[in-house]
Amino acid sequence: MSMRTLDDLDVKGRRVLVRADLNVPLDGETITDDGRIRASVPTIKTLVERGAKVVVCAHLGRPKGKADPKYSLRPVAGRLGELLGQEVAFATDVVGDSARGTVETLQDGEVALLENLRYEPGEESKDDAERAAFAEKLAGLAELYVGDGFGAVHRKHASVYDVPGLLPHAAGGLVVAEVEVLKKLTESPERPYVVVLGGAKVSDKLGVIANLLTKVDRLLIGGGMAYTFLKAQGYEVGKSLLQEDQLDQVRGFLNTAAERGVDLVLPVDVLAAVTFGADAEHDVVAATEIPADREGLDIGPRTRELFASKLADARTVFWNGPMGVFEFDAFSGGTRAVAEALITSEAFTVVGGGDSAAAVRKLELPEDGFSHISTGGGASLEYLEGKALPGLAALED
Ligand SMILES: Nc1ncnc2c1ncn2[C@@H]1O[C@H](COP(=O)(O)OP(=O)(O)O)[C@@H](O)[C@H]1O
Ligand SMILES: O=C(OP(=O)(O)O)[C@H](O)COP(=O)(O)O
Repeated sequence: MSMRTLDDLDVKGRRVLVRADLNVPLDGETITDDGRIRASVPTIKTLVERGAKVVVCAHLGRPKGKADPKYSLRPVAGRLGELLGQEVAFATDVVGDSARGTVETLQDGEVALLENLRYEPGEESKDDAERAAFAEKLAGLAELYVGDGFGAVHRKHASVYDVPGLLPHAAGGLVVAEVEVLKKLTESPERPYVVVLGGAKVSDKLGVIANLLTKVDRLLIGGGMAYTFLKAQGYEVGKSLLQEDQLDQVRGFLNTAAERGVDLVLPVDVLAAVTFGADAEHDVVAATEIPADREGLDIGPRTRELFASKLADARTVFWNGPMGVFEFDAFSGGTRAVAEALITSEAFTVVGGGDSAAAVRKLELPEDGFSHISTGGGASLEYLEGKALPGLAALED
């Protein structure tokens, strides 16, 4: 696969649409981790230095095709400006009057950010024609396209998949760097090869497991992902996160793992809380005995030891998804334990995902303790499956 890079585009004096992944965690309007914004800066800076008029577009959260101030990118424009050391003009819509006006007034070397792409129903539409119509409008704002939102390259969305078909395009430096590292995991990874999965995007990420079971030696499942597995084994999980409609699929994974000799490791104990909250009363309970009125918000101490022992002799590790609700200190211990096991391991270790990377920083763990911290969770997982990702395929020559 070959992708053109920034060096192949003559950007001086031209409007360049950059698709970035600026999907950062927010507490109100406060950005609690700016890692993805920082990761987007080098490409934008390069374009600025080369005299482009830079139009950045991105999504935030999942507003589902409607404008919702809770998901506005305005705070991100401010932070991006601070990191770039220059003003970032903010368009209050995506392809409307504000976007067109903002883009028209851009001078060479200036930067604008459009409002959340997912305010527009066309962005994520499954209807090709609806997506294409929105893509036309977005492409109309620029002359060139740079795909640099690695965390979103697994999404067949207008800004990721359709727009590069309409404009001369190239991959940004972040996408090039991410792919280079992940390639190492797909081309004969050293064994034992262990994947650790957690987090809350259960439905999305269950899909990758069938394929991963053909590639890995061990699969450790924690976080919000674990409860659908425990339930599939016949245990009650109380009020824990559960993907009821995928229980049959998960039973299939348990069988396949057993047939193929993949060590599929589930929590043996969890922190079961009375409510979802930072100060929630909670106890350590066996994973097979979660009370009906409780929800599992972290893996327990015996599970932390078990997971660490399964990671100790690994030679390659990929980890996506926090082991618990790490945003609350009381439920961050499982995530810390897995992170520390990776840091002490001699394996080639990759952590992927917006929240997983944010957790590493929130817990003040050394980022250089990992071989690579990827900005994409779902994107990395789907890359590891060996699938052609829409946002990468669209950038190929
Ligand atoms: N047991 C759990 N119950 C509910 N949410 C959980 C649980 N464990 C982890 N999470 C949540 O998962 C979220 C991150 O999930 P996800 O988006 O899948 O990860 P990433 O962004 O790293 O790919 C975090 O906000 C965390 O609080
Ligand atoms: O946060 C993201 O993915 P991740 O949580 O898998 O790292 C990306 O911004 C993609 O967002 P989406 O999963 O809402 O499409």
